[in-house]
Amino acid sequence: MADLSVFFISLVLVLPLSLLAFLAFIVLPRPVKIPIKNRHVFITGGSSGIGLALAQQAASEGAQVSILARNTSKLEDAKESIKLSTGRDVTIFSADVRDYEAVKKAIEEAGPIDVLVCNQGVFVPQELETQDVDEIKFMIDVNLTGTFHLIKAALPGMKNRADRGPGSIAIMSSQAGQVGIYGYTAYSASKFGLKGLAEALQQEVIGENIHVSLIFPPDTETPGFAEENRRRPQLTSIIAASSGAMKADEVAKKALNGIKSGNFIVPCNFEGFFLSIATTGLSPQRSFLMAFVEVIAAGILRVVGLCFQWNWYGSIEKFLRERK
Ligand SMILES: NC(=O)C1=CN([C@@H]2O[C@H](COP(=O)(O)OP(=O)(O)OC[C@H]3O[C@@H](n4cnc5c(N)ncnc54)[C@H](OP(=O)(O)O)[C@@H]3O)[C@@H](O)[C@H]2O)C=CC1
Ligand SMILES: CCCCCCCCCCCCCCCC(=O)[C@@H](N)CO
Repeated sequence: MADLSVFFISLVLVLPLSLLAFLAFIVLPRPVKIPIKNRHVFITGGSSGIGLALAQQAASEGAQVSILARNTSKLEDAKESIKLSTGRDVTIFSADVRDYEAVKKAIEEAGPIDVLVCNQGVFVPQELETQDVDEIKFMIDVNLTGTFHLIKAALPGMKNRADRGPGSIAIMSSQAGQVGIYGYTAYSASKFGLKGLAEALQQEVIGENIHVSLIFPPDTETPGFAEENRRRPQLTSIIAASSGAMKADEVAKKALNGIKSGNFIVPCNFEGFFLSIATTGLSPQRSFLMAFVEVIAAGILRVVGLCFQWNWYGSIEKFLRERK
């Protein structure tokens, strides 16, 4: 009897508590806070959708905001709407992230950056077999190579940032960068690529007190999403609907909070929280409490993930059967 209760107590109390203590001891890098007030926040794709909402919110929290995109008149419109809603001036830069020299020029002109948000992105969903090679390259070039260009161009200035406070490099991925989705071969590949970039980069810049955040939104109501919907394969929409849609403002809020909290993985909604735990792999985790949740939930979330796959492959089968 005594043996049993000792066993019981150690199981429900001592084991989890020692796991917690162990995790608190070993998780690295340590938690960090990234202030944005009076700091230079540089946001690409800041003229539309999620990037515009982020620029708006960062400006209203007192950041000095710069935005970069290609289209000058959309940039001017964004500048004006941010001025109207926050009273603050943002600086605009027109460049294509695919052009390294143009990116470098804009970033040098903008001056040292404290928080770099690589948010630009393009998404043209289609089955690989029928998608043009040019469109595949377009997504890889803008989403992945463009992000390399930005970070490489910004790093020298970031290392010399004015206040030497903690800096941040935030990268906009997608839930389609955590799990492959029908119709997104190129898009998912570009977003999965960002995860490798982000994990390796964090090790390289930790010595400079720079902290990487990787943000994973679900479908989000933006001008880009409206455009995407005009040609989205039906199966892409069916599978993507496994995660609830959000508004650009909501995603921007989650993203900004994640950046300010120095979190490496930043989920945006309820489904995204579980998806992040299920796909965390060997990503760094600064919070020992989250690390604890990850360890405890890993097994059961694999089962949940397989249930989602069961559902998705069922939808594909049904769709193909009905098409015949
Ligand atoms: N909306 C959604 O459902 C989701 C979006 N995301 C990601 O969020 C990010 C923003 O998406 P969203 O707000 O919907 O997109 P939008 O299409 O609404 O806005 C995209 C922004 O990126 C800029 N941009 C596009 N191409 C380039 C380029 N080559 N060089 C410089 N700037 C460029 C655009 O300006 P311009 O065209 O003038 O260059 C615009 O400012 C993307 O990375 C996307 O993959 C992730 C999950 C879901
Ligand atoms: C184990 C727990 C699993 C939890 C649920 C998993 C749900 C996955 C849904 C993925 C949706 C992908 C949307 C991509 C949106 C996007 O990036 C495009 N709109 C282009 O911008």
